[in-house]
Parts: sequence; C-alpha cells; structure tokens
Amino acid sequence: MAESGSSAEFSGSLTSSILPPPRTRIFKIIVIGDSGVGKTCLTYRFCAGKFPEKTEATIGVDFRERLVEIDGENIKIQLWDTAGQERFRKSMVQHYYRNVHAVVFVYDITNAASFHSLPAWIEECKQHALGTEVPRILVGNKCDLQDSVQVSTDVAQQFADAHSMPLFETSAKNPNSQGDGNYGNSDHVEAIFMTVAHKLKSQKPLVLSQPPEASGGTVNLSRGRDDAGDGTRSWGCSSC
Ligand SMILES: Nc1nc2c(ncn2[C@@H]2O[C@H](COP(=O)(O)OP(=O)(O)OP(=O)(O)O)[C@@H](O)[C@H]2O)c(=O)[nH]1
Ligand SMILES: [Mg+2]
Repeated sequence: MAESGSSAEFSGSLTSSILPPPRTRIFKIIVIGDSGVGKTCLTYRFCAGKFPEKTEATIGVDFRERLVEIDGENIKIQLWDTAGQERFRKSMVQHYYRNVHAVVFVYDITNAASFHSLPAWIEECKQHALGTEVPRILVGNKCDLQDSVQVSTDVAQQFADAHSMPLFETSAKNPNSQGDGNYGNSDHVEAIFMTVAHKLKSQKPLVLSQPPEASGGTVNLSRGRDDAGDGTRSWGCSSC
C-alpha cells in the first residue's frame, strides 16, 4: 500500500522536479561551395547582421551561431562555414558531414564555374551518406552584381528542380538587391537560413543542446579561436 502511494507521488513530481528544464536545440547547418562564392560573407551576414569588411579564404571551418526563436522555442542555428579550397578542407570533410541537419549549397551567379561545380559538391554529400531527410537548399549569391551575371535564374532553377532543392538568389552584400528572375527576388539572407530552421523544426527527432563532442562529433568548439571577437570560431586542419 505504502509503495503504491509513493509511486503516485513520484509520477506526480516527475515533470516539476526531476526532469531537466527544456534545453535549446541546436541545428547544425553546413554551408558548402567553391572558394570565393561568399560562404563566409553569407554566414557572417546572418550571424553578425552585416557584410564583413574583409574576408580571407576559410581554413578548415569557421563556426558561427545565432539564437533564434521559432514558435516560442529557442533554437540555436549553428552554421559551419566550410573551406572551399581543397587544400584547406581535405582533412576536415568528415567533420563537416557528421550529424549534420541541413546543407546549403552556394554558387556565385557571376561565376559559371562555381555553378558547374555543384554536381561535385552534391556527390561529396552522397559519399558521406547523407539521408534524404536532410534538407538541402541552393543559394546563388552576389545578386548585387547584376551586370556580371553568368548564371541565369532559369538555368539555376532547372538545376534546383532536378535535384529537388529550393533555389534562393541573394546577396550577402546587399540582401535587398533584385535578382533578374522569378525566384528569390525579395529573399534576404535572413529568410534563407530561417527557412531552413523552420523546416528542421518541423522535423524530429533533433539533437539536444550539448557540446559537439558529446553529440557524437569530434569537434570541440571551445578549442576554436575568436580572433575577430565577432563570435566566429575557427577550427583548422592540422595538415593545412
Ligand atoms: N559583390 C559581392 N561580393 C561578395 C558577396 N559575397 C561575398 N563577396 C565577396 O566575395 C569574396 C569571397 O567571399 P568569401 O565569403 O570569403 O568566400 P568563401 O566562399 O567563404 O571562400 P572560401 O573561404 O575560400 O571558401 C570576398 O571578396 C567578398 O567580399 C556579395 O554578395 N556581393
Ligand atoms: Mg570562407
């Protein structure tokens, strides 16, 4: 008798005192594409709210985070700004794809070669066995440079459709600038990453907030350096 009474008391207090308070979920989103397409500028724009005055080729990976609230839930969007140059990424690639929640492919609308590289980036994802449930989106950057367009919206849209990805055209420099097609004319950098976050929130299950090491990854964010003091943390490759 006494046991059943205490059992009732126990279950009644579960939610109030034993369960930990809800924790912030982390969405790990990797941003990949050729060197110079603007991955660093796009991620910086989203996390720091401005276009960086100066960038250098990313070595290994830079982490940028932003806390957002979606439907009353706090969510940490963790952007992995990857290196586009092969020599700066080769020993890091496995870390990029580990426990990733979404992939953002970036090309430069003023650089056809960066668009033609996309199949190779998609192939890399395949080789790392990304499930079909992992959302992928395509971003054509540098829409402010309308006089130098080399990749038309139509061609990009066909590619996006063929790979079942939504297409956004934008500019990290001036995200309000107009594209020349029907897609993404008013899409700001903000909207791109928030769209991914909304999509992820609607999926489950998701990883709870915890250090990347504990979540199965091998990257320790605390080892990164924040040279610029802007919240960016870098994790380079020892062989670079
Ligand atoms: N006009 C214009 N220039 C941009 C835009 N985004 C980036 N850039 C410029 O493009 C160059 C490369 O930008 P990054 O963001 O460093 O390119 P990345 O893709 O990170 O390159 P890696 O780190 O080498 O892979 C820089 O000179 C930026 O100022 C944009 O939207 N418009
Ligand atoms: Mg970069």
